[in-house]
Amino acid sequence: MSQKIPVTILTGFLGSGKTTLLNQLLESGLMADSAVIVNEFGAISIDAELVVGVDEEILQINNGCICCTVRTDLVTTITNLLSGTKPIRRILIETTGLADPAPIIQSFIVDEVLSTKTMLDAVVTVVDATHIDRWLADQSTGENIAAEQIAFADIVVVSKLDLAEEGRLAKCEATIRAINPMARVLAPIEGRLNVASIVDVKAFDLKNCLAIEPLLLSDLEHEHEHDTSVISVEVREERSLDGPGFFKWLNAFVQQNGDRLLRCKGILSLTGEARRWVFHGVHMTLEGRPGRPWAGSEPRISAIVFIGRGLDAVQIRNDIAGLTQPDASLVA
Ligand SMILES: Nc1nc2c(ncn2[C@@H]2O[C@H](COP(=O)(O)OP(=O)(O)OP(=O)(O)O)[C@@H](O)[C@H]2O)c(=O)[nH]1
Repeated sequence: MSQKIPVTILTGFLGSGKTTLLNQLLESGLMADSAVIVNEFGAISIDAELVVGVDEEILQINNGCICCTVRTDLVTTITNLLSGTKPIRRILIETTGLADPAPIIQSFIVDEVLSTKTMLDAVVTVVDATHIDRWLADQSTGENIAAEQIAFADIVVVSKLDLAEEGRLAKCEATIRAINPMARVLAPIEGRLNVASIVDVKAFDLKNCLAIEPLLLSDLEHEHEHDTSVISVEVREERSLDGPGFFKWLNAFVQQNGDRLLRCKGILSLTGEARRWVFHGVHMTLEGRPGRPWAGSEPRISAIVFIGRGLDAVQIRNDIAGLTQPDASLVA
């Protein structure tokens, strides 16, 4: 029988640093002949755009979580990959920040094709040292997704320690251990992880999963209940934005909505700017930086996503439309 293909599930709450870690993996060269599947909650893809340019195939599953609404898309995507002619040595799946790992793990155990041809290597959960306490304290739904992501982890990577106070790692580790005493806890040094410690590690253990979720294999109807109050507002703008005006608006918006705004991110076309601008926000933290230059033939379209509760999509879109400059896309 041919060898089973190892699969890494990369999960972690919104904005915790999954794509950042994926980029480190891709840059390391360890991922040669791997297939990477990126799942996004919203209809427009931003993560896939921010994955470093590499030879590995990046497949996208958008507009829902692979743990529920687009779960069959995951099985179909992998089945197609496995029946293709291109040899694949490894599969890595980056979930959305709202994904429950349990139904995804279940697919690999119970689906006939996946269980025959692949084996879970590790569930790797990224934990944001600066926001994890706040997320774990969220009781707005019966199921705390950040806790589930830690509970099912074989490996936990603690991110953003550079932004946290001294001693934060020890506190995070205690929090993680209280939820999952078995997981290996890793911390990047100066923002970089020894990525060899998270792939081809054979860390997945079904026994641990069954201890957390005894119905994992038998309850095929196990439907993960998504927090339907969390919505995604996508903005796609073909006219370039006035940079200072947009960032002033964004700062004010984040200050006013930081509690219910879980995540925002975007790739922007700014007037008079030859480079794409990328910004990230998690609650009230915001970070922006120039990205690669717009390619000559590339349409200069801004793509922005806001994820949160009680967001007013019409107001957000109107506000942003008011910050565009009609002829700006001609100015580079
Ligand atoms: N300072 C600091 N910033 C980090 C670290 N890891 C990630 N970030 C930043 O956090 C923001 C979100 O990182 P991503 O890697 O996009 O997070 P993600 O988990 O893929 O986000 P979603 O898929 O949208 O849930 C970006 O601005 C990153 O640069 C870290 O260790 N330190």
